[in-house]
Amino acid sequence: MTSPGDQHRAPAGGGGPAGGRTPQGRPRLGTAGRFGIGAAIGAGLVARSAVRGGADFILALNAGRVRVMGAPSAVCMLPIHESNAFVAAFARTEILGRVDVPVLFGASTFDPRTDVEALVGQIAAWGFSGVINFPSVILLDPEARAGMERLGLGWRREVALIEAARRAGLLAAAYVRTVEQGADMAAAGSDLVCVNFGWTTGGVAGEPATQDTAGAAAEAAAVFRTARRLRPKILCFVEGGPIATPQGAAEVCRASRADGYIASSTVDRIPLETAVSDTAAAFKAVAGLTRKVEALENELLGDGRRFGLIGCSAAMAHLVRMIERLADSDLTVLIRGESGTGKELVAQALHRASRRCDRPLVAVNCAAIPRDLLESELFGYERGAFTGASRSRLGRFEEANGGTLFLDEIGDLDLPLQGKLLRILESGVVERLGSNQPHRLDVRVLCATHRDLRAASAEGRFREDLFFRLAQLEIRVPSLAERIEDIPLLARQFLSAFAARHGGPPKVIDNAAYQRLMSHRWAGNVRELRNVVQQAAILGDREVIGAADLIPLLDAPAAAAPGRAAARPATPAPAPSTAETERDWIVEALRRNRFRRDATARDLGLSRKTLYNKMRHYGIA
Ligand SMILES: Nc1ncnc2c1ncn2[C@@H]1O[C@H](COP(=O)(O)OP(=O)(O)OP(=O)(O)O)[C@@H](O)[C@H]1O
Repeated sequence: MTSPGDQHRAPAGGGGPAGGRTPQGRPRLGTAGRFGIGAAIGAGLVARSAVRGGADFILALNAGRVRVMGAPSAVCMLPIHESNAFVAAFARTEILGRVDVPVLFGASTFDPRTDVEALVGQIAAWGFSGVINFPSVILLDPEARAGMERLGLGWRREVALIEAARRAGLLAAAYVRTVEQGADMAAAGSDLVCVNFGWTTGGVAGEPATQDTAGAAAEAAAVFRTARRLRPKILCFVEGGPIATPQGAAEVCRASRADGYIASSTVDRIPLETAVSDTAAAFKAVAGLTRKVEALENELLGDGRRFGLIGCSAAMAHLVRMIERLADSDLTVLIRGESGTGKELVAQALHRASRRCDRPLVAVNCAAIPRDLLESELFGYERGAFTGASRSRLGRFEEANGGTLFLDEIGDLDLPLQGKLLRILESGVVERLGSNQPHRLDVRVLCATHRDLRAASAEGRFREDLFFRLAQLEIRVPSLAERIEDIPLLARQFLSAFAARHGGPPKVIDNAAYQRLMSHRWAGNVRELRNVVQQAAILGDREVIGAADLIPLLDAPAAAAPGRAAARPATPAPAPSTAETERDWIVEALRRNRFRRDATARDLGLSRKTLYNKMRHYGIA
């Protein structure tokens, strides 16, 4: 009897022997005296992972392949005549040369056309380190097995495979189940016998348990005793059946005095089943969590979100309730609040929530239009009404017919215009300048101011009768200082909107920075907050905005909006009082906005059309 390793040539190529080589240069299946692990698998990824985990050798088996294809190991018995081609197809490309341990080819002898000697020669030529008899007749049910044996395609062919492997200088490993089979394979010169208890139990696709670990160990121990008597250096391994965990393997190996364990379903199917499904479930949970966070955030963003009004504070909730209540009335609403609190947004919300929502909303900034032009802007004019009126023109009131007119900064209207506005509001009729033709209009008027109109009327700067006419309904927009709990939400919204415009993920704000934001005075209210946050997003190098990024911005007297030549001033730039200075006023604004007409019109609170008319009027190219 020959001992493993003697008189064998080294296989051509193949995996290097992590377990070392015999003095003759033949790879070993692990190191003597050390518990060995083989991995019976069917895919490159599993092979490499098993080796990383310490597997001493790889068995490339068709059962491993069908498992990673989603079938139970038993399916490997079905397309049996193609088994060797099937194994070669994946094992040569995915495993050989990619792992540094011996790779044994799971060779089938079932096909009557297979010449066992030639098959072994082919396996050696491909570069495998050895062979194992797989699939084996020992895994067939007795009836099928008897049929195979009757035709001479059974156990004897597998023994011949092991003998041929030995002759070819390959490592030989043999699956056995009984003492007789163990003796046969030891006598054939196998380097390793592995008692295969049948398809592994456990897991989703596992077989039902028919044997316990104690029974399996006793069975294996008997096989090993005989095999070792015949071939003292033979390695004795166990596999399958009730061994579904490392603990199970330890129990069977200890009790049977096995040298090692061959892991098959236990190293791919069972861990993959749980790892993949647990991981997918974890991702699913994250998605669910994200949806929950979004839902929570939506809830937190508040009911006003549909109007673009962010905030979950009680003050904001009250504001939104007021908007909903007052939206459908045709009464005039006076929107009060400090500069930058969102009065214009409230006006837009009142319009959008009203029955006029599909009609025009026309906004006029009374402070941004020169006084002598405001009248014609509001009420329109007929051709020849004044020098330069070469055509008649609709006023903003008429443009808003059927819809809403929003008069922003109404507190800046001069007294003569206040009188005219009052008359129009009372009568519902507009006459263009230079005409006495009345136009009856259906316009809902909203107005806003940061000034105290009551005090102004007490001092005679604002007509009291107009004040009462405008303030039929009143909404006060809270300052940011009154709702500091909305600051984090607003800041996050501004960062998201900024990221959506400029690309990339939104930056985040750390806790210290939030504290800094929440302790600031915010004289410019939400507008100032938006500008500070956007500047921090632009200027900071990191993805996280910290307190240090905010200090220079919060200490600066005014934070200009990035991307715009200038933030909308808290108090609009004073309008010129005479036609001589208006030209300069427009030229100056054009310069400030780098001659971009749209930006200039916005800056001055004029419509594009009005700005163009004025430019033409003053001969500004
Ligand atoms: N609750 C809010 N949610 C989201 N953005 C807001 C909110 N309030 C204000 N803003 C934003 O702040 C900026 C200033 O708002 P807005 O122009 O409506 O203020 P305002 O009170 O009309 O100011 P001013 O008195 O100076 O005309 C705008 O960019 C607006 O979109």
